[in-house]
This record gives sequence, C-alpha cells and structure tokens, in this order.
Amino acid sequence: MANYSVRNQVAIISLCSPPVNALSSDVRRGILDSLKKAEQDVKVAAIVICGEGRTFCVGADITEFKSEFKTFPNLFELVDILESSPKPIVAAIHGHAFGGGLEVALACHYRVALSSAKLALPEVKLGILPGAGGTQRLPRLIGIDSSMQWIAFGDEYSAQIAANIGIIDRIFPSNADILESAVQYAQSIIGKSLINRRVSKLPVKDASKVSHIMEKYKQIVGKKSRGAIAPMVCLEAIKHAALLPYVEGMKKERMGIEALMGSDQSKSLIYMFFAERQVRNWTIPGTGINSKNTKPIKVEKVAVIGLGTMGRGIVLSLLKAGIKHVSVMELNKTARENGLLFIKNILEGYAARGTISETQKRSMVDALKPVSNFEMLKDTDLVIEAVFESMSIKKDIFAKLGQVCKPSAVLATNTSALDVDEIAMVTPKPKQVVGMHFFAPAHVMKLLENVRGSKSSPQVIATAMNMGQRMGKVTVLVGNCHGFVGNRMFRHYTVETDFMLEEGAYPEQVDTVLKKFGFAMGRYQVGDLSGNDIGYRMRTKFEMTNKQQPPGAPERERHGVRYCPLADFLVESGRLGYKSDGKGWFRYLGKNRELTVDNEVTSMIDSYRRRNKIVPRKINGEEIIERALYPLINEGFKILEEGIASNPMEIDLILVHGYAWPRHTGGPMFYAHLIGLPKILRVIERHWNNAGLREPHWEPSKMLVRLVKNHGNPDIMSWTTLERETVRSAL
Ligand SMILES: CCC/C=C/C(=O)SCCNC(=O)CCNC(=O)[C@H](O)C(C)(C)COP(=O)([O-])OP(=O)([O-])OC[C@H]1O[C@@H](n2cnc3c(N)ncnc32)[C@H](O)[C@@H]1OP(=O)([O-])[O-]
Repeated sequence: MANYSVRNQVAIISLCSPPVNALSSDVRRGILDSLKKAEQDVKVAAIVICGEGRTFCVGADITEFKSEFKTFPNLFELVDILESSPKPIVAAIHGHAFGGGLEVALACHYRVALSSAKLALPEVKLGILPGAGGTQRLPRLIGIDSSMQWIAFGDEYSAQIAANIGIIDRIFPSNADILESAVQYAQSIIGKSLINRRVSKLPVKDASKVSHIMEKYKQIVGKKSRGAIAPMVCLEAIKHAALLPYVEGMKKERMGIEALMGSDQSKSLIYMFFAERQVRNWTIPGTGINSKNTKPIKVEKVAVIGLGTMGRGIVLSLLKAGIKHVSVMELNKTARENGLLFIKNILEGYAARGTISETQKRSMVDALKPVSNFEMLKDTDLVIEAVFESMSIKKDIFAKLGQVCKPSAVLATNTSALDVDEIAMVTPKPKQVVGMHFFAPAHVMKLLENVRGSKSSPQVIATAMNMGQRMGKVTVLVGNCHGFVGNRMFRHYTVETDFMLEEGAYPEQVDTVLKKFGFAMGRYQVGDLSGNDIGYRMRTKFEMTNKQQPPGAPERERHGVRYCPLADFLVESGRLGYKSDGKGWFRYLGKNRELTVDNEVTSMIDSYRRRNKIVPRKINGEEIIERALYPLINEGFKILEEGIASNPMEIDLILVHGYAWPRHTGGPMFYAHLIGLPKILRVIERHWNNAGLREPHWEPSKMLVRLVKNHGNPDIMSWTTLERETVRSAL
C-alpha cells in the first residue's frame, strides 16, 4: 500500500510494503489513489514520492510476475500516469531505487537522493528488461551509451554517479532526513514549468551514433553474457529509443518484456534470485536443527594458517568482512612475506579504486597479526586451516590446534575433498571441527561450501555459516563425502568429456558446444587455465595415471572401470596449460594468449585412437551436452538422496557460483527440471544399459528413478518432500 499525507503544500506519497517496498499490485493501486487525491486537492502544489523503512523501492514484486500485466495499473501504465501529472512530482530516494523503483523515479519530474543511495535497472539479471519505460526514458536522460551500460548489465551505481550523469537532480548527505529534504526541495520548484521535466518528451542526445554504440555493446554482451537472451533484447529496446518516437518505442519495449517474461531463462534467473536468499536458512536434513534454532558463537578473533593462494584470499575476505583481529600463520618465511605483500597490495588497489577508504585500508592492515607459533592462537575464536591438500599435514595441524586452542574455538579446514571426520578425530573435541571449502581466488569467488562433519556441533556449523554470510559469500551447508558437492559432481563432467575425445570429438568441438550452452569457457580451456596437473595430482593419489601403470596393463581401464588416459599423456608431455609456455589442450599464442588448436594435441589423440583401434565417429552437439551434463545431474540426485545437500537449490548455487555453470539455466538441477526428468532418466538409463559397471557414473540415481516412476516430472520444489514420503511409505 501507499500512505498519504500533506505538509506545507506538498503531498507525500510513501510506499509502504516491508521489507523493501516492492511494487505489488496493492502498492501500485495505493500510488495511483494517492496521486488522484493530490491532484484534486487545491492546497497541494507539489508531490513527493518516497519509501518507508530502509529503502525507496526495489522494483516490481517478483512474486507477482505472473499477474504483472493483468491488474490495473500495471507498472507501465502507472509510469505514464505519473509523468503526465500536472503537479510536479519529486522522487525522494534513499536505500535502493532498483528496477521498477527507478522507473517510477524516472517518470517523476525531479529526483533527489541521499548520497548513500544506490540505483540500478537490474531486470536483465532476472532475464527480463526494464519494461516500465526504463529502456525509453533512461536514454533520453543519459544517452544511448550509458543506458546500454546500465541496462544490459544491470549493475548498481551510487547516487553520486547517477547525479554526475544527470539522473539525480540533487544529492543530500547520507545522514540527512530524506523526506524533510525532499519536501523542502519540492517547495523550491513549485510554480516552475514542467516542459523540460517530462523525460519521455526529451530527445535522445547521442541518437545519431546508435548503430556504432549498439555494435560495441553487442560484442561486449556476446562475451560477458554468453548464451543469455535478455541482454540482447535490452540493447534492441534501447536502440528503438533512438530510432522511434516514445510511444512507438514503448510498444517495442512491451513486446520485448512479453517475450522474455516467463521464458525458461527468466524462470531460471528468478529461481537463482530466491535460491540465494533461501540458502541462508540452512538445515541439517533429518535432525530438526536449522538456522532458526541455532545460534553462532561470537567471533572476534580469527586465525588463518597458510598464506598460499587460498590463505591469502581467505585473509582478504575476513578483512573485508570487518574482522578486526586476523592472525596469520605461515612458517615458510618467503611464503609469509609474499603472502603479506600480496594482501597489502590488494588492499592498496581497493583504496586506489575507492572500493574502501584510506581509513578502512589502514584499519585492515592493522588487523593483520602475523604469528609464529601455535601457542599464539590460544584465544582465537575461529581458526581456518588453508595449507597444502595433504591429510597428514592437516592432521598434524589439527592435533596441535586441539592442544592449544580454547575449548570453544571453532576449527575449520579449507579442504576441497578430504574427509573432515578423519581430520576432526585427531582433536580432543571433534565437535568443534567443520569444513570451510573456499574457492580460489577466495577474495573474489562468491561461493563458500561449508562441510558438516558427522560430529560437528550445531553451534559450530552455525558459526561457519554466519562467518560465510558476514564475508558476503553465498554460503551453502553440505554433508561430508569425497569432493563434497561441487567436486564430486564435476568429476563426471571431465571423465565423460574425455571419453568423447576418445570416440571422435576434439577439445575445440567440445568447448565450442559448452560455450554455446553458456559456460564462459569450455572444459578444456578451464583445464589449461587452472593447470592440468591439478587433476593429475589427484589421479596420482589413486594410482590411476598412465605412468603409474605396470607394463602391459590395459591402457583404457583402471580398477576394472573405463578410463581415458589422454589427460595423463598431456601432463606427462609437459603440457600443463597456460603456465607451461601456453601449452595445454590448446596452444596460447602471443601477448594476448590467443587460443589456437595445436596439431600436436590432435596428433596425440589420433595416434591414441589408432593404437587402440578406435574408429572415430561424428559426435554432435546434442550428444556432447547430454554426456557432459547428465552424469553430473545424476550425481546431484545421488547427493540429494544421501542428504549431502538438503535441497536442489543448494546444489545449483554451488555449481553456478563455484564452477561457472551458466546462471541463466538455473544450475544443473533446475536445468534438469526444465528439460524434464523423464528425458534425463531415459538418456542416463540408455548409457547405463550400454556401459554397465564399466562406467559407474551412469548408474541411475534411485531417487531420480523413484521420482519419475511415481510422479513423472514433479516440480523441483517438491523433489525432496516427495522422496521423503516415498522412502517413508516403503519402510
Ligand atoms: C514488470 C515491469 C518491469 C519492472 C521489473 C522490475 O522491477 S523487476 C525487479 C527489479 N529489481 C530487482 O531485481 C531487485 C531485487 N532485489 C535485490 O537485488 C535486493 O533485494 C536489494 C539489493 C535491493 C536489497 O538487498 P538486501 O540484502 O537488503 O535484501 P534482500 O535481498 O535480502 O531482500 C529482502 C527480502 O525482500 C525480498 N525481495 C527483494 N526484492 C524483491 C522484489 N523485487 N520482489 C519481491 N521480493 C523482493 C527478498 O526475497 C527478501 O525476502 P526474504 O528472503 O527476506 O523472504
């Protein structure tokens, strides 16, 4: 709803829909009713629209998208009604003016804001476009170029930046009373002509350059938002602002939003939006323990052990989260000095870019406390171990931590695959131990996969979850198993793509198909970037690499299971990727490290096929997608079945935020839901029937089989409940 009052000739319409004043049908109706009152009241000479509570308005109510166009006034009707008001309207912005909220503001005749306010048209991140005149009004205020930047990427901007380019007419200090300031401002413009204040009537300044600007953004969008439809539709809509009168442009905008709203990509992105919020409410499956009934312990002092790539990023994440005491322990002098220098340089960079102030930078540097022995960690609240991935080294460290740390200290390991329970058992209090699996570089990557050991106490879990949220991470709680959720699933993707190389595909073909699907890079380019030796080291642990095999051992089999040694040959011939002189699955040439196909790799694959008498066959894009992605989805169902993740959203967040799975498909589980579970199962069963135990990753998940058998293609939100019911009724 919207509240209405009048103060000294100024009518105040305040949006009131906690917590973020989304523009539900009630709020839109409230604005319209209040506007009518203000227009009819002869004592009112100007109008202020503001938001109650913590924010101005975050835009359309996403939960009402299905009925958005049906109820009067919908948003695009409302903005035109506002703009045509004969009385001047001032938008008073604090907190956020996002999406439809900013479009309402653009329809007002003046916009004022607190300096702390943030503005954005982020609809593209929901797979739609700013369909309430945003694509038509913004270019008339700030030009085509800036509008494409704002709308096609949906990023947020400070009120000051918005003022610099002409969106905001007056900025007030962040501690000012926005309503009071806006009312005074409104009084100052009473009686002024509205002729140049109706944005839809203004010309687009850089309209003549539209084709050139459009080309520029098409290129950027093509690279940055691979496979996403909405950014291109946004660009088209903005182009129409330059080429057509406002009314015609609005018709095009409407066509654009009608095409996008309800599309699979939009559904996926909206699912992601709610998943990112839902995941804060963690739960331990089958126990009744959850975020609502468990409190974290208070964490003031944190320690990080190890200042390698992971440790440095973790320290930076803690500093950014405002932790005032971060002990860092690295026994190797060079690594310690390099690590501290790296951290300080990054902080300098943040300060130079204005991401943090000089004062904040100084206090972050002051918070760093290098320590040289375990004794010095005795009053630390949370220790995060981030040393080399070796069970014996980690056990050594945890044994020492168990001796010196206070009993309430939370002891976390940043392992990416090792058994958290085994590590915990060397301490006197395994319930204090938890996994915190960060992703490199940890100060950049949004994902934190927290691992509950079988003994981790609820309070310890709550503390790790709370710390992740304080660091601004998408923090997902998972159970303890080899590779946890992400690495466990992703392994099948690499295994199966390598099998396709054996059978007839080439790395460039596989990568092209995966990039078309939406991955920023294909599986082989990612291998080259992160280093093909990483996987090799892992395979070495399980005695699987080519070099470890005794003479005469079958080349394409390990422990009775199908195996492709091509990745081993690559590493054993020194092709680790970017870092080995630009040689990996591909060759990276020149200053820009241009990716090129390398005949050496092609010959290696060809001769391997000849040696093994494999007759190559044509593998099409559909097969590549199915074989690369479906085994991974199958593993996702096994993870749900085992209670390692408590719902599909958690799995999807991990793959999207940690493994660059394209967000606009909603993650592997949502993608499976869109494709339809019966089709997914059919393909999995076909491969399983052909390969059997030689390819165990194709063994269908029992949960997937049960869901399809009993419910066909149930809604993703019901999967875990239906599974629980089926299992319970079978007992
Ligand atoms: C149709 C014509 C064209 C117009 C299109 C649009 O405007 S499209 C819209 C374009 N606008 C956007 O895309 C903006 C989307 N919103 C955001 O990006 C962020 O909310 C924020 C950055 C504005 C504030 O972050 P923050 O960390 O301070 O807060 P928070 O994120 O935790 O949210 C608090 C609660 O509010 C909920 N909720 C939030 N927004 C909406 C909404 N629009 N609707 C419904 N609900 C919404 C959110 O789910 C959460 O609920 P929970 O979990 O407590 O039950």
